[in-house]
Amino acid sequence: MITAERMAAVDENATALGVPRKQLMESGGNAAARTVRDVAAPDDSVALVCGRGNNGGDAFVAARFLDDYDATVHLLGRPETITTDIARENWAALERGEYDTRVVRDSRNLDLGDPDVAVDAMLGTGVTGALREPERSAAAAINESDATVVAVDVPSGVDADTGEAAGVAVDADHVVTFHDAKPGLDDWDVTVADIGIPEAAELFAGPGDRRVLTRPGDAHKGDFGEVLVVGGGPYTGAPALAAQAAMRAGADLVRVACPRAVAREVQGFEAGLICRPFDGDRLTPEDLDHVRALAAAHDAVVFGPGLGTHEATLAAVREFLADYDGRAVIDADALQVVPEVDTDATLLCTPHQGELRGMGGPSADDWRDRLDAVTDFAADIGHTLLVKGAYDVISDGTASRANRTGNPGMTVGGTGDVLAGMAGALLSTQEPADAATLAAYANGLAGDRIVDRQGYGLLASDLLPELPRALWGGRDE
Ligand SMILES: NC(=O)C1=CN([C@@H]2O[C@H](COP(=O)(O)OP(=O)(O)OC[C@H]3O[C@@H](n4cnc5c(N)ncnc54)[C@H](O)[C@@H]3O)[C@@H](O)[C@H]2O)[C@@H](O)CC1
Ligand SMILES: [K+]
Repeated sequence: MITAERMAAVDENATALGVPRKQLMESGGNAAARTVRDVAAPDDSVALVCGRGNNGGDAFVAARFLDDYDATVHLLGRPETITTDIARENWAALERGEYDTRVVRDSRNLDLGDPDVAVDAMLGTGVTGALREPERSAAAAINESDATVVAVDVPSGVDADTGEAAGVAVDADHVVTFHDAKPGLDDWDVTVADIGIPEAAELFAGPGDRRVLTRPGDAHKGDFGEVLVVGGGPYTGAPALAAQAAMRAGADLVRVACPRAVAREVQGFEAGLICRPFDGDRLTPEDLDHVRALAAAHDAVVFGPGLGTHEATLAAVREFLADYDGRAVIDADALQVVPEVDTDATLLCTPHQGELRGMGGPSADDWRDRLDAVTDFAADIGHTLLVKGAYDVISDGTASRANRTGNPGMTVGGTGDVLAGMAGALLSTQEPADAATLAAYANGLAGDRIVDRQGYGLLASDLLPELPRALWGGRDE
């Protein structure tokens, strides 16, 4: 089962893998034609009723695979208004090939004839709201005809995620939907057609996974959250890196709760960082009132960078989590307390494999074997896991993804703090698994770009200025 939003992400990931959408449209059109063949007799007439988006484009392709039928392609609207290049190219191929094409400029001119089979390729996953003209009249004409109706991807007018129609919708006899079942199409006679999307487009994080984010140009204050980093003690750089990464990842506000002595150093890294220090030189249960009050005022907490493993510190983490019910990224030394704590918090844990074993989690040498094992362990502990490795494995306990950006140069200290901070910023507005996937992807991509440019020898702080482009993509992508 796949939602329209996720389908768009997978499609973009497929393009990044070298399987562009035009190729998928060719497969989709071919699959639609095969469904028509299943229901049509040899001399049947076929009316392909096409919208101006890619759903229509699928039927332009299908027409080429239905040469031996009496097939007519009706385009609803002027060819110049076709919305995508690939649909326009496929329309142009029909015209050059002298197929039987009709342009319907006005719904009053719509004449489907009396087809044996009608192909509904007006709207697919791109539908918004009730059908407008001429699609509305065309849907009514299709529904009133005696034709057997084959809908391409989604019956026009129906929302593929909810099954709801805002008004008139095509009443299809068969639906040929692409790649995977759609949640809203349960009540229809659906064939799922494999259109050659590589498994890797679903499994591996890719540029399509950025679609959950609002692009900075459209963003408003408050679209991103406020993040609290709790860290520092024996280590001072870690909370500073995590906090700066959260800022680069677009958090509206980042504050650092750390020992007073650490605060001075944190601000030395970046004057814009706001510290809310506590007394002493490490986190202890005595600081919890301070930390709890702060945490309650933030959308996500990043717990762990540089905290150390002192018994009192781990006791504080344990006590904090026991009555925290917000969102938190748990990294580094704080990870080991997670399995023993009963908490209502939504946690995103970011262990490397050694830390995963320390949590009582599985060990598997091959990342493929890790996919299911990590899912089972995430389900066990009831939290989302981002297990770092050459291939990162991400799971919320229901399914797993992998990320293969990143390189051996990133084993240098601090890159995990950058990842945790970015994950915290994303967790403040996104689902935990989406936040984890995107953080892993962007962190690795940032590192890959640095190494491509300058070779190995990167510092964790080098990643910071690369994060925005890795997260949102650049104009050149
Ligand atoms: N995502 C993928 O990987 C693939 C998608 N394909 C096809 O692409 C389709 C999605 O294409 P698009 O995103 O171009 O969207 P659609 O073709 O579903 O619809 C987009 C067009 O419909 C118009 N529109 C939206 N709501 C309307 C309404 N209520 N009344 C009248 N017009 C309306 C829009 O202005 C736009 O012109 C899928 O359903 C599928 O058929 C295939 O080509 C194969 C691969
Ligand atoms: K359709």
